[in-house]
Amino acid sequence: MEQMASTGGGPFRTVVFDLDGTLVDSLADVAGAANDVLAAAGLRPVPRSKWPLLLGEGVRIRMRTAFALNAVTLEDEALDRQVAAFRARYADKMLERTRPYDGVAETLAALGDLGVISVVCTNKDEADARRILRALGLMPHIANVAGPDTFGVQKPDPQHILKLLEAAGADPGAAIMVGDTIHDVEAARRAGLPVAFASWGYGTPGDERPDYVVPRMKDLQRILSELPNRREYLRSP
Ligand SMILES: O=C(O)COP(=O)(O)O
Ligand SMILES: [Mg+2]
Repeated sequence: MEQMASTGGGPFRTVVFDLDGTLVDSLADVAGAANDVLAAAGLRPVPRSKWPLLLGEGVRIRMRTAFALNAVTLEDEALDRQVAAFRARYADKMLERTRPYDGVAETLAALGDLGVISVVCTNKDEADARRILRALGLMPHIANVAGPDTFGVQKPDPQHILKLLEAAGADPGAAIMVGDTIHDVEAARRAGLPVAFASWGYGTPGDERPDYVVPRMKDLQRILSELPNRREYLRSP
């Protein structure tokens, strides 16, 4: 066991990564597609300062928010239509400007070399997440991906993380979450996982306290090796 601390992966055997705002900088394409849908409805675009409101809670909340910022409340069927319009537009746009953050491929490769499994738990549709990970060359490092449509649950529901870990054959007791919004922190807390906050992303940890704040992706591996074993952590005050 002592040897694990010197592997560089720390006590963790699995890292559950959020996608948007954690592994990939995707906000410009997401907001661009949402703004195209607003334009088609004759509405104003979401200003750049409010773009972060569009990401982290999945496509339905994104489109409800985009229209609410124009003082338009979407009812169920209208929301369904605008969600479909977003999906169609985003299918064309999702790889225009979306890129991995600095150090992502290297960090995932280094974790893989240490025998640490990386999985992706995102509120983006699973097929879109897989397409982006493949196109950006990250998929070889990722053991599994779950969107809200994979198990019918989404963050902050802890089952999104727990079902993904189960599908990956991973022990939740040796896993850590890395994400950039309060939804990641809350989901991890409720799933009983420690959580490292990706401070380069779009969100804030809110009132939920992450166990660790990671300044840059390339610091993650060092931080994982320094974090205490999860079970010890939970016992400590
Ligand atoms: O809101 C989304 O579509 C996805 O966001 P996430 O990858 O940060 O979970
Ligand atoms: Mg995110």
